[in-house]
Amino acid sequence: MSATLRIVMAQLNLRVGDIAGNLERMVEAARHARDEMDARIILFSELSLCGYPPEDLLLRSSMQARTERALQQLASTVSGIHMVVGYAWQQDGQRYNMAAVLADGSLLASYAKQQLPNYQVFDEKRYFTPGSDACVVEIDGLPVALSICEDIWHPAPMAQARTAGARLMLNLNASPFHMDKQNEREAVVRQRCVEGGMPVIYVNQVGGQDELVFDGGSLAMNADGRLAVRAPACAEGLYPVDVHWDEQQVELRQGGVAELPELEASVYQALVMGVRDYVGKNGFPGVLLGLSGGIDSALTLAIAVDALGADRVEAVMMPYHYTSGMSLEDAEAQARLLGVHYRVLPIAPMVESFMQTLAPVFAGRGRDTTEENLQARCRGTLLMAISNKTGALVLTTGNKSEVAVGYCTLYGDMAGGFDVLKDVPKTLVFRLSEFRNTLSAAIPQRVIERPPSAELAPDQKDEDSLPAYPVLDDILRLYVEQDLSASAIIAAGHDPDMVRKVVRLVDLNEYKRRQAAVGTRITQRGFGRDRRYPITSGWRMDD
Ligand SMILES: Nc1ncnc2c1ncn2[C@@H]1O[C@H](COP(=O)(O)OP(=O)(O)OC[C@H]2O[C@@H]([n+]3cccc(C(=O)O)c3)[C@H](O)[C@@H]2O)[C@@H](O)[C@H]1O
Ligand SMILES: Nc1ncnc2c1ncn2[C@@H]1O[C@H](COP(=O)(O)OP(=O)(O)OP(=O)(O)O)[C@@H](O)[C@H]1O
Ligand SMILES: NC(=O)CC[C@H](N)C(=O)O
Repeated sequence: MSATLRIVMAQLNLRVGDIAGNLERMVEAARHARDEMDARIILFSELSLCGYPPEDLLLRSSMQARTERALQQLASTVSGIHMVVGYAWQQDGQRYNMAAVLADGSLLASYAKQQLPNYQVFDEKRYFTPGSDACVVEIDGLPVALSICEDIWHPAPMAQARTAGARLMLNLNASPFHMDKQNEREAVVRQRCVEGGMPVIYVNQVGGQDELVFDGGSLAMNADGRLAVRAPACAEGLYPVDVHWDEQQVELRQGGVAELPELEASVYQALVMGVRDYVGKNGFPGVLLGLSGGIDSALTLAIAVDALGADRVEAVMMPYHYTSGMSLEDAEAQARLLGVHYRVLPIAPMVESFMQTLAPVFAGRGRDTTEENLQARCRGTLLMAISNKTGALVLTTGNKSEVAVGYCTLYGDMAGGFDVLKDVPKTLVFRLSEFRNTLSAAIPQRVIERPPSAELAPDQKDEDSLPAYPVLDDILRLYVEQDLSASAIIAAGHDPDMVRKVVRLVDLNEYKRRQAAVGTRITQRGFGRDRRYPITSGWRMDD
């Protein structure tokens, strides 16, 4: 005897905290899967009802009542299809990260996540108690196990499901993006499929949530590790998987396998989605940024336009005495090329007025970075004033290399609400700019080729005060992302004085990062939830 059944992977962009809105999206998706796609099961992502990560919203006393209402409503509104849904649940004073199968008005089975991630950006042990039991439920005669995200990264839940008689595993995920994450996911799922001798259907959410982006990439993999279906990255959709089984085996039929994007393309689309969702989900009409003629603001502008459309983006060039003619030309050329709103607001009168007022206070003291920071602060003040008046969000442009060493001015170029390149090292800023120009002309070539300069002093170049970016980025990668000590980085071949200088700057500038805007995380270690150092500290980082 053999049978088939269709499962739909719901790769949706849900909104954290918006249980009613998410419920509406899920009802609509379930009806569509049932009526238009002939599906018997629709699989949603982890904590799909409240969105992921809900953080301390989980501690609000009304979370349980709202969840109960939504689950009842979902079960009673849609019949004729099995809905596998994620939610948070409180019982006997404990809170669990759950998945349940709802069908025809009732809850057929439920499962509590067993492996709670508590590393990198995850802190699920703050909120949840781990479950202990497998959940295997028969759907149309096929015994199906449930598991939730981190469960698939460990062997035990699969082994347990197999012992409990499961022949297929459904896995609900909220797995955030970092570079090359999809390959990691597929390697792990492949290992579990082979160990368990059963196929796995893995559904991930999609969309930006503060510093995190979830890139989707939902997949269906056969027991032998062959990929049957892969949903595209960074796109919402309902993706069907056909399951065929008999007494001997369960097989997922070959379906659409989306191509894996190249590294630059994957990062670029994650950054675009990060901006689009931060702006959209927080209700901003548009964004504005200072456009200097340099590469950071140029790439930020291109990403903003790709995320929101030129009409919702404003670029402001704010020249001072050190702004070169080339910068003015390039900023205007790019603004015209992309069709954004563009304005030139000279800051000289403001800077001079500040300096006049401060002249008696500064009497007898020479010029230093104070005067440079004042220029950056005049620009920040103008941008924030426009934001206050129009409601547009100010995008900041600091890249990971600058944010690491504090090469940015508090309340100056750091003033703003979302830092698009916060986790993008400068060397990758160059690669992403080149990549973007392969899609269509977006960044003038001269902006990419000229040596980076803050233009805060005559003939200033970034590399006068910092090591060359490839060197700086390598030291930062070893120190920040790999947690190596200064001595280990020196042993790896870097100049000792340079390493000590960079490490010292990273440590010293913790206070700046603590006041910095949020920005999309694309590496395994961003300057956000997953790197928490004290500001006030006597620790020496030599070894
Ligand atoms: N531990 C601590 N906790 C809290 N606050 C602390 C602090 N230590 C200093 N501070 C405060 O921070 C101030 C220093 O910070 P801040 O005012 O930002 O100024 P600062 O870091 O001294 O100077 C900014 C640097 O960034 C460079 N820059 C600026 C703008 C753009 C770019 C670029 O190319 O993108 C580069 C600029 O050339 C300069 O080297 C101190 O005067 C003090 O008020
Ligand atoms: N003349 C300017 N007009 C408008 N904005 C400016 C100007 N100069 C600096 N900014 C803003 O301040 C940010 C920091 O600029 P700065 O030139 O000091 O350093 P940068 O990190 O090399 O950035 P970029 O590569 O964009 O020039 C810029 O990205 C831009 O948003
Ligand atoms: N929500 C989770 O359990 C995610 C953890 C998992 N290892 C991931 O990043 O894919």
